[in-house]
Amino acid sequence: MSIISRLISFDNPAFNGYVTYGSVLVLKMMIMAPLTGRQRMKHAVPASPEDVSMLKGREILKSHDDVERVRRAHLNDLENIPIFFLAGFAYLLTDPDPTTALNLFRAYTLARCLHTFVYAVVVVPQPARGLAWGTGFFITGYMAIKAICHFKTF
Ligand SMILES: N[C@@H](CCC(=O)N[C@@H](CS)C(=O)NCC(=O)O)C(=O)O
Repeated sequence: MSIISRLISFDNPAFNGYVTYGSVLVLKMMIMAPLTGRQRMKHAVPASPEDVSMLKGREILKSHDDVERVRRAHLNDLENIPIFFLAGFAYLLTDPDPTTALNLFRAYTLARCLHTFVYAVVVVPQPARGLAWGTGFFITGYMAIKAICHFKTF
């Protein structure tokens, strides 16, 4: 069996963790769309003019902080989670210790869920959001550096 087939295999707990926590992160990001829609309906903030007809009889607002918050949290997911997928996959190919890899995927997923929670669900004062974001940032950076040090092909 080649090293690649051993690493990209359901017998490898690190690969299983990558797929499991990656799927949790996909669902977490998907939730941002209905969360935005909920805030738009609540505060009568249509995304586009054709949506005004769904808010009949209500005072239409151009924007509201609750809508913008969820949008910023969603954008922050988009700035961070796709690069986690890239760095996480490259890291998996370095044949990491499975327990370390699993714990990094767990910590990353928890950190991104907390980031959304303290940013867009319950507004928690800083440094809550910064810490949640920083945890994810350092994990992604660590995995990318591990991959660079392992493959070193420039
Ligand atoms: N695009 C981000 C880059 C820096 C960043 O991601 N900071 C974290 C920790 S303070 C954050 O949650 N930023 C809020 C945001 O992206 O809306 C920003 O403008 O703030």
